[in-house]
Amino acid sequence: MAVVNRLLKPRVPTFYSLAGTLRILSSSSSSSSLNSGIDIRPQSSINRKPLGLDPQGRSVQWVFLGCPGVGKGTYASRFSKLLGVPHISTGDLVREEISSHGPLASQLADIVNQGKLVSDEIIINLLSKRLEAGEAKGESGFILDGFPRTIRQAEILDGVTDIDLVINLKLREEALLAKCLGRRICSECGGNYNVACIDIKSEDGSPVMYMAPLLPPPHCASKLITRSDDTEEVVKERLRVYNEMTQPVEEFYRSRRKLLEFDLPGGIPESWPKLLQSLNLDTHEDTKSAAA
Ligand SMILES: Nc1ncnc2c1ncn2[C@@H]1O[C@H](COP(=O)(O)OP(=O)(O)O)[C@@H](O)[C@H]1O
Repeated sequence: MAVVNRLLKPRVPTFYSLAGTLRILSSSSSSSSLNSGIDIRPQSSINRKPLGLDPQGRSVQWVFLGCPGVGKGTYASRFSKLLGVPHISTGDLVREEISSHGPLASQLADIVNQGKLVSDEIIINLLSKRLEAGEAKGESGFILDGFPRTIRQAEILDGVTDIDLVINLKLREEALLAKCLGRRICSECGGNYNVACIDIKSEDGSPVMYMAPLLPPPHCASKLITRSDDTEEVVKERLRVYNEMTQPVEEFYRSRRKLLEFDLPGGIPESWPKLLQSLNLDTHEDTKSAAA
């Protein structure tokens, strides 16, 4: 219980919005409100307000949900740069723990390589340590990627803070497996790439979805590695575990009117502007430099 308690810091005041652009309404009356009940209406002063902070100067606390391979890390990292809050991926925390060869390393490697979830206690312990280290450096706010992944994790998070927004990224199932299998990481700089070319056609041959590969620059090309859990068998198990353990978390946030469902229309060039648009962030001047 002690490890869980580390995350149980005093509850911060109720949710706050992104620079006044987001309002989470309990009713669903506006023409621009999404089915999720999240009302994201244009604000006349959107271009002048600093992103990532609400009018009281508090930093945003967002969560990214979505199946393995959907691109949570890519979009979470872009929003992290845009909003000036840290991108915290619990998958990265687990991988760092494994490569540190600490006492939990071999146990964690076994779990990850089977496509199973690490226990709630271990993951909360890793996340607490990361949040504490960030706090010590003066970080505030966060974009969580890969957490919460179980109802229990969602309840614990809900008990300690109010999440502003949960973005649920969705992609056609046939693209998810291909994207996981195509994922490559540069062993030197840590850059993320994808060699898969997703080109889904309808029965009459017309294009349904196209996602170009994200190829590495020449200096990374010879140093690419693949995640040990990105094999076909393990990805299929991760997708099964997602449906069983994490899909209920979508409902947890939907019922609290915090869930924004976003169907990715294609690769980053098509999806990023549309995602910004659905958050009414597309007119903000900072978004022009965030697509790096
Ligand atoms: N919140 C979490 N709860 C339990 N296990 C987690 C959590 N986050 C990450 N993990 C472990 O780390 C692995 C890799 O996570 P991640 O990089 O987020 O993968 P994915 O591409 O499947 O979303 C997961 O399969 C799981 O074993």
